[in-house]
Formats: sequence, C-alpha cells, structure tokens
Amino acid sequence: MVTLTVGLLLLLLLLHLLPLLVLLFSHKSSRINRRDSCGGRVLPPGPRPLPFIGNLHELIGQTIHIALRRLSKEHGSLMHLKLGTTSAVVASSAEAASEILRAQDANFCSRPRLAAVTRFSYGGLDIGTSPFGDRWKKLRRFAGAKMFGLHKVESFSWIRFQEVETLVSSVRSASSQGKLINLSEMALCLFNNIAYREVFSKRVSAEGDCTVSPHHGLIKEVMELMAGFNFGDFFPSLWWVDVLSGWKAKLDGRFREMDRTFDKEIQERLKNGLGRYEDFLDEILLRELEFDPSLGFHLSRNDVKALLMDMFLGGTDTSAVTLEWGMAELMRNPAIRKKAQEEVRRIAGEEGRVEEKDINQLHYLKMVIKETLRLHPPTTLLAPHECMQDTKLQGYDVTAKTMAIINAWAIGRDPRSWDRPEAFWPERFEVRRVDFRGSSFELIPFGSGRRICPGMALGLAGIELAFANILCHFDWDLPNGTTPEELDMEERFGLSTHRKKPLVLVAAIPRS
Ligand code: HEM
Repeated sequence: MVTLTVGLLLLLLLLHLLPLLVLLFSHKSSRINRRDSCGGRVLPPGPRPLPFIGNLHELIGQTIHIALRRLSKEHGSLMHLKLGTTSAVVASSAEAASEILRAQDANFCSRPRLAAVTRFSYGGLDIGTSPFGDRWKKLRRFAGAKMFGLHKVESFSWIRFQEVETLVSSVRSASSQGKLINLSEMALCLFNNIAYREVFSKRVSAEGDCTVSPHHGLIKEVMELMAGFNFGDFFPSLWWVDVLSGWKAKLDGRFREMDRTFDKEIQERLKNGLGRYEDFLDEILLRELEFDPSLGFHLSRNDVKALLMDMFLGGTDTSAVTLEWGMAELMRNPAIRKKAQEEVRRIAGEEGRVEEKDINQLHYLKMVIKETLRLHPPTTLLAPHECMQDTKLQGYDVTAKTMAIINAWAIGRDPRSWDRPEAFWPERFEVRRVDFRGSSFELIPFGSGRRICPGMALGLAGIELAFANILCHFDWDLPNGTTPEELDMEERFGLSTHRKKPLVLVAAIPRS
C-alpha cells in the first residue's frame, strides 16, 4: 500500500512537472539523427523525448493519426518515437511503408503484446495478435479455407443478399413513417448480422429488422479499449495505475461480456449438435473435439473463442465504417452522388435492385469505394507490427521489439503521392491504376505483406452490395436544411475510426 501511494505521488508530481518539461525540451525538438541510450546506434529522426514519458505528450488527448502526421511533417516520413519505455518507428509515406511491409516484411511481421488486445484475444491466441510463427501460419491458412477464401466468400452471397434486403426494407419503413435514418447505426447492424450469420448461422437482431445492433455498445467499447492508452503498455512498472484508474476493471468487464456472448453460442451449438450448420462455429468446435492433421494442432476452448473474436470484430466495424464514410462523402459531394446513383440505377434496370452478379459493372461505384478507403482507411494505423531482429531501415538502426506503426491515413493523403490529396475525387482512379490489394503502397487500407487483411474480399463484397442498393433504392438528403459544406466530418478515434457524430440522413423513395 505504501509503495502504491509513493508511486502515485511520484506520478502526480511528474504530471504536474509535465508542462515545465515540455517547455524545456520542446523548443529543442528538431530534425536530428539521434543516438540511442547505448550510444552506438543511429535512430531515425524524431522529436526529442522527455524524460520518463518520451514523446507520449505529443499524442495523448489527440487524434493519434493526425498528431503523427503533424510530427512526420517536421521529422520525416520515417520517424522514431519513444512511447514511455517502448521504441516505435512510424512510417508516413509509401516509400517508408514499402520498406517495412515489403523489403523487410519477414522481420516486421510480428505483433507487439499490448494489454487490451491480448485480453480480448484470450492471451494472443487469435490470428490478428498472434506473434509470427508456425501456429499463426496454420491458423491463418485454416481460417482462409473455412472463412475468407473466394469460394467461401461466394457461398455467403445469399446471406449478404438477404441482409441488404432487410436493410433496404428497414430504411423504407422508417422513411415512410417520416423518420430520419441513422445510417451509422444501421450500417453497424447490417455488418454485425452478416458476420453473425456467417459464423453462427443466426442473426443478432429481431427478424426483419436492421436498425440498431444489440452489440453496438459492446463493439464500440471494445474497439475503443483496444486503441486507447493504458499505462502498463508503455510503463510496465506502472501497471497498477491501470488498476487504480478503473481501466483494468472496464477491460475485464467488457471482456467478460464478450466471453459470455461466445459461451452462450457455443453451449447452444453443443446442445443442438455439431455438424448440422457447417458454419465457422461448427468447423472450429469440431477441431476442438478431434485432431485435424491439416491444422496440425488441437484447438482449445480459448483458441475457439479467440478465433470467434477475430470474425466478430474484424468483420463488423471496418465494413460499417467504410459505408458510413463513403455515404458521408457522397452527401458532401452531390455531383459524385448523382453520377454513382445513375450508374447503379442503370445497371439495376427493371429489377430495381443490384445483385452481386452486377457488381463488376459498377466501375464508378468501385472508384467511389476506393476513394473512400484512401481518405478514410478504417484502421488508420493498420495494426501495430513488431520488429523481430535488429536491423537497418533507410540506413537507420532499429532494434528488435521496436513497434512499427504505419500511418495508412497519412499515406493516403500524402501530396507526394496524390494530386489534390484532401479532395474526394473518385475520377483520379480512371487514369491512376492504383489498387488497394497490398502492392501499391500509396493505398494500403488493408495493409500489405504477410499480415495483410485476410478478410478483404469478404468485407468488400458486403460493402459493395450494400452501397449499391442504398443508392439504388433511395434519394438521400441532409436533414434540417444542412448544406453539404456544413456536414460535420470529425473523427472519433478507435481501432476503427468512426465519425464523431453519427450520419443521420433523410431517405426518400424515388417516384418510378
Ligand atoms: C473494409 C473492410 C476491412 C478493412 C479495411 C480491414 C483492414 C485490416 C487491416 C488494416 C489489418 C491489419 C493489417 C496489418 O497488420 O498490416 C487487418 C487484419 C485482419 N483483418 Fe481485416 N479489414 C477488413 C475486413 C475484415 C473482415 C471482413 C474480416 C473477417 C471476417 C477481417 C479479419 C482480419 C484479421 C483476422 C486480421 C489479422 C491478420 C493477421 O494479423 O494475420 N478483416 N484488417
């Protein structure tokens, strides 16, 4: 207790001294190459770290990808930061990202162990947070075959079709009652139901409804906890501050809630009998009961739940955020909206709706989605990578265990790579054949290299179908006389970056 109190006092003292330390050191912050504390190594340039907290004061309380871009403008597109006791390199240009994710991918394809993601992944047992190694490779290959592969994506097409129909009928019903449409809520509800059906063969919402997801609060808080700051990650000796501050209790509470959700589904499935649904839950529970030589190891119950967490979180929020930002950009750009809508309605023809077989004809809509992912990559900083062995990046020394942060958001807006980088301008892709599948480093919303998102095709299939149909079925407008220029585009940071304010719109059913 005494140690706790002394520690707390020290911390309070330090926080009080912080403004003074910032004053003393910040004016000296310059673009210099620095030597690390062992003296020998030359680190990439970066702001001068303060004693104890390093550069954390430059980030805390700010939208981190924006703060990192500001720093990179001063210190360079490969920058070194000290975050408490953790060393990090930050890539803010296509060139720097390519160096980490292509040239040195084999060395940077592990993950740091951060408290919140470790908790939610049952100790790093899932695909997304597993360190690089044989186990991760086997899990990724297995999930590729059972969930992400192209034949699986196609086999889920009837689920996407039905869920998008439900979304359209929910919008129609609200619109005919004169209600405003909270598209942010509905998008989350749509992708939550799609992911749930793909994994558990059941919806989360009431039959025929796609308004509010019952998991909304849980998903939001888990994503915020995973991206937020806690002391233990950056000052291991101050782990107890996370206990005193209530952060740990909140983490445990949300973890238990998520765990209960999975337990309930697992128990129900075991009671009803395995093998009837042939969905992802069946596939992984069978591998808990029986050894599968192609997987190469028995799944434990925690392995099963960690994989459920990947599908539950990975597949929902990222897709919802893309639809949310895409529609927000179209509301700010009525001419682009009109052009996209005309294309969609022309392809829909007499059937009055877009089906997956039509999607490849929607060239303009695909450019709209690409432009959305350029300006609003859902996970602005990808997922953190970790360097496995001492190496050199662009001639600078980087030591093992350094965290690599790729600012995909800043790269997508980098004027060295893009004309009119802040403008929403889908036509840029008519001449610029840049793709987002991991080989053009100017555009990496799904990452690149060994850790590239395995759910890309699955996510895109749902986004394209939903986007096409909401444009096809409704004429959209901003409420209460808001003009396109007045639409608030502020971001709320989380593992996926949502709009700060939900996107609330008027949907009118066009007269035929
Ligand atoms: C618009 C949709 C999506 C976006 C923008 C997106 C983006 C990303 C990004 C940026 C990463 C990290 C890449 C890196 O570390 O360099 C990632 C990893 C991952 N994503 Fe996605 N994702 C999407 C959809 C999905 C879907 C639908 C699923 C599953 C149902 C999924 C599952 C995963 C998994 C399991 C990983 C971890 C991969 C690994 O560490 O090996 N994602 N995603």
